[in-house]
Amino acid sequence: MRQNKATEYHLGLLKGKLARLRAQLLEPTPGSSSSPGSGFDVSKSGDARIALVGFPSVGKSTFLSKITKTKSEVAAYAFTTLTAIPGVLEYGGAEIQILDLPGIIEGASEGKGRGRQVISAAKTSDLVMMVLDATKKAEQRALLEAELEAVGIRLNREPPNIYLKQKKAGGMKITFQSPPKNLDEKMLYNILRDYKMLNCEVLVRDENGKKPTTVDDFIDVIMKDHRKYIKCLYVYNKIDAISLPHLDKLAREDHTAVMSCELDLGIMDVVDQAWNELSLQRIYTKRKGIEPTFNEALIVRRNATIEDVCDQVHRSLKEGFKYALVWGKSAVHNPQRVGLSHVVADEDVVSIVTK
Ligand SMILES: Nc1nc2c(ncn2[C@@H]2O[C@H](COP(=O)(O)OP(=O)(O)OP(=O)(O)O)[C@@H](O)[C@H]2O)c(=O)[nH]1
Ligand SMILES: [K+]
Ligand SMILES: [Mg+2]
Repeated sequence: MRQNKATEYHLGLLKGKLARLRAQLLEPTPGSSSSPGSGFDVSKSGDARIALVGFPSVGKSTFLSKITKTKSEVAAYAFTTLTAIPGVLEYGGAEIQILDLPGIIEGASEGKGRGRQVISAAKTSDLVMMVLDATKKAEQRALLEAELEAVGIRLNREPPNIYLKQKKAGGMKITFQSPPKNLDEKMLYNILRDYKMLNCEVLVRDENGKKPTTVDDFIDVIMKDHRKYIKCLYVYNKIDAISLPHLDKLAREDHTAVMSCELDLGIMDVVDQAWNELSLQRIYTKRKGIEPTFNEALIVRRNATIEDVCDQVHRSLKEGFKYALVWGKSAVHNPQRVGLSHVVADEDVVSIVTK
């Protein structure tokens, strides 16, 4: 902890209060109709939802129109898109809903433009695709991140490694698995008291090798009902208008893809990368003696097993299970005969053999 402990305590408490007030502002009490914080009325469909978030005129609608059959209006002026426009991306038998959204500007989280609605829609997505204009300054990305951060969205991050449980009695019990760098018991005590969480158990888990836990992390844990951990792919569009060294630099950033909708460059790479970030896999099932159909896939999570595949096909398929034949990346030889615990890979072909 830094030298001036009093300042740290004060700041910690202040941040805690601020987080609480902000959440109250953003989420009006139930019953109050048509809150400005609610998203656009588009129901979820398909295997996953990707939200296109970005400043005006970066090319969100152009991208949607390229990768889906939906046409969303494209124009050179800002705020061409005024509401959420859903499209469906067909990806090797998977169906991904793509939500084209109005552009947002600085101050969106405080309600500028349709900022709040856009951010609420982003919160409902499995992946935020942050579309950026490669010709614009680097700050644009941090500005947008700050807007999302302000309403509780955490991009490409895991929930902090802190256990917090409220109790009926017994006071506060705060434990650190290893000596903390940025926190101490008194600071957490003050924040918890401010939240009127007088009886609770806190365990700040080992920090070894990880970024040390901060007071912001702790507040995120207290406010966990208002936090959303979402993956984000940063997509720089309009690379037709920048220099090659600049392109080189952008393309090497983490969770980043580059494209030019205008010249039709890199579009499929962006789609592939988005699919990877979603951590889903497409499994094609095959009946004996019949070729598999590749226009329909079973969608399972990463590290899914044959057992998960069976459950997706039919509840009771497992009961009669004898073995499965697997062709593809997870198979040592094609086909490989496997049991229920075999871990499948994206685009595997699976044939279930029952008794
Ligand atoms: N140079 C260049 N221009 C592009 C590219 N993609 C889109 N544009 C242009 O950028 C402008 C804005 O495109 P839109 O798709 O309307 O952008 P948007 O992000 O949906 O804009 P809003 O809905 O207003 O937020 C249009 O004039 C497009 O033709 C690209 O790859 N390169
Ligand atoms: K536009
Ligand atoms: Mg648009």
